[in-house]
Amino acid sequence: MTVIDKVKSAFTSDSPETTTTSTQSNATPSHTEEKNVPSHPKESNAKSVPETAVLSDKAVFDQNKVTVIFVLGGPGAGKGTQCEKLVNDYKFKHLSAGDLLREERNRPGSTYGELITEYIREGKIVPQEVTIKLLENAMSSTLASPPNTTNEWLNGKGRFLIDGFPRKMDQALKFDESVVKSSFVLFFSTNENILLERLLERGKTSGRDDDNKESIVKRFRTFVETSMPVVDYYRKLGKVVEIDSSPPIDEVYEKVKIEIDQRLNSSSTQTSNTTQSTSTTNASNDAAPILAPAI
Ligand SMILES: Nc1ncnc2c1ncn2[C@@H]1O[C@H](COP(=O)(O)OP(=O)(O)OP(=O)(O)O)[C@@H](O)[C@H]1O
Ligand SMILES: O=c1ccn([C@@H]2O[C@H](COP(=O)(O)O)[C@@H](O)[C@H]2O)c(=O)[nH]1
Repeated sequence: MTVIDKVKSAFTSDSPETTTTSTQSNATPSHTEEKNVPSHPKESNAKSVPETAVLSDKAVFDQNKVTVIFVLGGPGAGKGTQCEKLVNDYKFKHLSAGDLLREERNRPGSTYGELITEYIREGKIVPQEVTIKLLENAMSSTLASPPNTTNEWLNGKGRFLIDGFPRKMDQALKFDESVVKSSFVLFFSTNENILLERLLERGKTSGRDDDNKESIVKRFRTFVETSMPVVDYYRKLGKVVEIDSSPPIDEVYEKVKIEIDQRLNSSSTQTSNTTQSTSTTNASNDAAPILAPAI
């Protein structure tokens, strides 16, 4: 069976071939309508991204150098909005899982285009192999060409905001195992009325085919049933920083900055404009802990 056949069968078969990885724990295994990713996409198109959906058994990045903060919250909670602000002030690289999936979907020749389109329209979670590989690839290329020359990006170091991921328990466990362990989770909470209003407003100009009422309702359901268990999992580990994102954008951001400053080594005012030469003298930062013991 060719890979194309496998992708097609992923949409049509009653009992699609199941991809197995070393970590397949899943808090919501009841989604029988979800389809599986073909196990060896590299067979047909070695140049596609993800080049292969086979994930590593051990962490690809060094946790002492690469900081990952997951940014979670319901659809429209303001994750992307707050991440953009943090990028400016703290020199993060912002990676939105949804954006990476949409890019991959639009890439000519993508093995996964059709599959991603279907999952996004239905508000379902794309199989983890695809999303994690996209994130890993994006992190690798960012580290290879750092976005700036500040201290945070010297000598193989980097700091990432991973927005809208993990959305499902299998993703959370597999990312920690095969990419890098996350530092903590910024969780933006608000109520569904606010979310709906924001998304419908955004839908007037976003061009997103899931910013319509039918898809929004499905996305809410997926969030409650599949993504909240991830938040609860990290909460039990003491890794969740919850922020009410109902107030105006700048008010939310003030709270975000307080929380981030408490957890990172340096505040927003200290991070900018550190050039390569000055930060080389600050080499001890390499070994500095990322998190304050507060969480
Ligand atoms: N605190 C806020 N108050 C009012 N509007 C907001 C606030 N935060 C974000 N918005 C607006 O709500 C919409 C959704 O915000 P944003 O795109 O940041 O959400 P998101 O959580 O990234 O959504 P998704 O998960 O669907 O990508 C945007 O139009 C944004 O301008
Ligand atoms: O880890 C992920 C993240 C996202 N998706 C799919 O993409 C859409 C849109 O995500 P946004 O964060 O709102 O941009 C989401 O509804 C899922 O269908 C995913 O599958 N896995």
